[in-house]
Amino acid sequence: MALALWKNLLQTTKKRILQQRRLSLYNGAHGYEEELIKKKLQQFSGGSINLSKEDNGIGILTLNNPKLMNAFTGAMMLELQERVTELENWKDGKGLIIHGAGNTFCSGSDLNAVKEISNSQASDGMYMCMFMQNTLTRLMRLPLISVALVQGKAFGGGAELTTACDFR
Ligand SMILES: CC[C@H](C(=O)O)C(=O)SCCNC(=O)CCNC(=O)[C@H](O)C(C)(C)COP(=O)(O)OP(=O)(O)OC[C@H]1O[C@@H](n2cnc3c(N)ncnc32)[C@H](O)[C@@H]1OP(=O)(O)O
Repeated sequence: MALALWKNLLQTTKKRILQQRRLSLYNGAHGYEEELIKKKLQQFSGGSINLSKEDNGIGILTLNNPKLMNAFTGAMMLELQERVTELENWKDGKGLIIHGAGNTFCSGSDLNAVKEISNSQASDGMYMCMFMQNTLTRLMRLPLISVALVQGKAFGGGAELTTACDFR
């Protein structure tokens, strides 16, 4: 009986910790509303973030937008958040390797998207950075040993991504 109660408490606590991790660090701060910025980011398509979870517990995350040196489009920022959620729920995960498609790592945010977002409303550029910062903080807190495999260039948000990893 006591063991069952203890297990139940442990599971509830784990669930709560995961739920808290997923909450944005910034919601409500400086007018930041995650759902609104997500809608804006959806408008900037292209590229993808692919995750392969191997049987040995190693995840391989690929930044895939080689035409733009793997720059992060809005769609990729949203996908990165989804992949981080997937990794938070991966019970058998031990490690994570992040690399870029082709012969480079990542040239940061897609400057076309940055320009358009910043032109639409001054604060939107800041909200986009807050959105990415939140995802990178969650990535940094994953209970996995993470390695950024930096081949070629890592600029702006790409360099920030490497600093969210344990090793680079
Ligand atoms: C909101 C800020 C955010 C942050 O800090 O969190 C950012 O990340 S802002 C973005 C910061 N990154 C940059 O400023 C890097 C811009 N790119 C470059 O300086 C160069 O492209 C470089 C050094 C990465 C590579 O130079 P290289 O001569 O080897 O290649 P190309 O310049 O010919 O690039 C090939 C192709 O990719 C396009 N490209 C590269 N980076 C980006 C980018 N960040 N956004 C959009 N497009 C990018 C480049 O325009 C070329 O396209 P093409 O159609 O072939 O001309």
